[in-house]
Amino acid sequence: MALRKLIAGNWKMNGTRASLAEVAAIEAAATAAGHVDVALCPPFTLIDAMMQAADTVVIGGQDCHHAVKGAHTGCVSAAMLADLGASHVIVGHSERRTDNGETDDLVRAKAEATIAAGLIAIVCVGETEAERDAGRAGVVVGDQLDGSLPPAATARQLVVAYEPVWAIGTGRTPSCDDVAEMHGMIRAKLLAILGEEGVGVRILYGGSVKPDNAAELLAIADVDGALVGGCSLTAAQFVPIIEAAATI
Ligand SMILES: O=C(CO)COP(=O)(O)O
Repeated sequence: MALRKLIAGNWKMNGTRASLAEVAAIEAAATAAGHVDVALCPPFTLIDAMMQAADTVVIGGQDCHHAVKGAHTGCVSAAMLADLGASHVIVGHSERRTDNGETDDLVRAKAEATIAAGLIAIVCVGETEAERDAGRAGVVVGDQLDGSLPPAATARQLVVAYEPVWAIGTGRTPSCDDVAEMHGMIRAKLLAILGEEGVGVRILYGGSVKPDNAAELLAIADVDGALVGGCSLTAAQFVPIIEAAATI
């Protein structure tokens, strides 16, 4: 089933108020694209201002705490992001799994907190280079999905992002055959975990998505969009990726 594509930008720890100048052109491209959903996930510091600058483009956070509120210095809850008007939260990005030791159990708790706040959880999974070289990519990603996905989620509440760790920020991507095989496995896993709801969950590919490879990647079966890091920081690079999605 062809699902509506979602092109999401993850700004990571990049951007100051001056960067909001990029939003107008991204907004225009998102409006022109029509049947493509576009999201931007800036640092927490920019969410409120970006909400004011965007309309068609929806805004997300890059993480949340699993509690609604409380004594957790430095943390932000999904309810707080909802209060700003955000619609998505990225959870379980490999940089957080590595930098902050986030486990599948914690990622699932964050995804559940996101959904409880009325937002859409973008749950990230992906293997390391050593795991792929050892022929374990499918097992690793399957285990991450088993551990990280909230089993009661509906298709509207959940997005999965497959981001091979070795492809993030490196300029390297898996072959189209490898992406197709992994996304097919993820779809089967979604059906096993969520039942019929798994049919409608969008599966994004992330890792060195660029203007010159976006069309090829987005045309692969079960690639329902992209999670874009570096190339989402400027309209010059993000807009062609939105346009590529619109041609499919
Ligand atoms: O980690 C990513 C998005 O979440 C991908 O980053 P790059 O597009 O910079 O490789």
